[in-house]
Amino acid sequence: MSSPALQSVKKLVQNGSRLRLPPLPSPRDLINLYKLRAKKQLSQNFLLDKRLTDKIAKAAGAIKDGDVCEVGPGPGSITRSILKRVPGRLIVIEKDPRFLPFLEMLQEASQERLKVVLGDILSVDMQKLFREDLRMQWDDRCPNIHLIGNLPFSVSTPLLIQWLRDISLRQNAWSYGRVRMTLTFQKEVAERIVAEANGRQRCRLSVMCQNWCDVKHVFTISGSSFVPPPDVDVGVVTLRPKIEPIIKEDFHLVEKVVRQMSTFRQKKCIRSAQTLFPPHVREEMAVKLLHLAEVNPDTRSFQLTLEEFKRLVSAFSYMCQDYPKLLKYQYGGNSNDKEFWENNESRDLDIGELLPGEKDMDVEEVRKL
Ligand SMILES: C[S@@+](CC[C@H](N)C(=O)[O-])C[C@H]1O[C@@H](n2cnc3c(N)ncnc32)[C@H](O)[C@@H]1O
Repeated sequence: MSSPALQSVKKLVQNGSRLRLPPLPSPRDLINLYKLRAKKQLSQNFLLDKRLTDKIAKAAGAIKDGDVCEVGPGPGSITRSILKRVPGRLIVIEKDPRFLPFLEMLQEASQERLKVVLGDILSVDMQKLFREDLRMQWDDRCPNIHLIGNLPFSVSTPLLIQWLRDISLRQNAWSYGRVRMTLTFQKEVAERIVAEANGRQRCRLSVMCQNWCDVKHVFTISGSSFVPPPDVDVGVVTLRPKIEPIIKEDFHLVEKVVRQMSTFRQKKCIRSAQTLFPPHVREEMAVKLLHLAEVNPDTRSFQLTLEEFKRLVSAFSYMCQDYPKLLKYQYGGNSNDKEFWENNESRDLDIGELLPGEKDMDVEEVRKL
């Protein structure tokens, strides 16, 4: 394929930012020419303003000669801004095949720098995606590998939770070390990610993200800058994995405690704590949990600090050693039923032991955990 646009992109890729990009298609051209009626279910809100796409690429920091993976490139506007910063390789992962002609043109021009993967980011394996020589030890500096994306809103939060789990296990992209992310979210979600204890937007997502990553809401983009414009503004967030998470327990245990402790955000946290336990023992067990964790039961759930969550997870983990079935208990699920606990063959939760009047567990023992 040879066209003036292609030649121009070739020059750009060879010479980096000194060269001018061929103009992006206008929003209307894009929609008409390629019959891209933005698919709502794929959350296709395009960002075609070069100043803003450059700003997103810049927020990722120094990417020159590194490997970059862009999620959901669409017609390739952020892709171009990334290429201008001359990464060693850029891999784009796009689910919608209608964008392939745009991306293949950039690929051809990029002299093997750009690789296009048609696939769903939720199932793409990044374990072997990047160059071996970029690998770093976890406690060394961050590798020159970056994940960037104007993520589809519909997948952004589940994807982030999936990636936090990968970070906790140092797998997928994080088998290469502490790979950094620069991602967009609905502004409100971005605010939740960075919200401190006591903050208006503090929630489960804040605690999960901040346990494993240093997070920053870098800037906000008005919804009107997108085509078609979403109803909300968009926040650009950077996440850098921590060398050591604050709460070191298994991801699922942390997720369970954080989720349940955030059930009633504005209410006293004892109410939320009760949801970790089956109904017939929940009041006593919740008191015990907060006592072991040395958390004031009057604290509201949104006021809990990461340190308090750390103690709560330790205390819950300690209680689960005696009653492993607590790990499987799901608030509102089938195991909510008292019969589940009484009639299950492997009865490892002795209800009698949990009734009022039981002696408190030894706080000192929990401290030793
Ligand atoms: C919000 S648009 C952003 C497009 C482009 N990056 C931009 O900023 O103009 C989201 C893009 O992600 C793609 N996408 C949606 N779900 C995806 C998934 N699960 N995996 C990969 N790409 C996906 C959509 O097709 C769309 O191109």
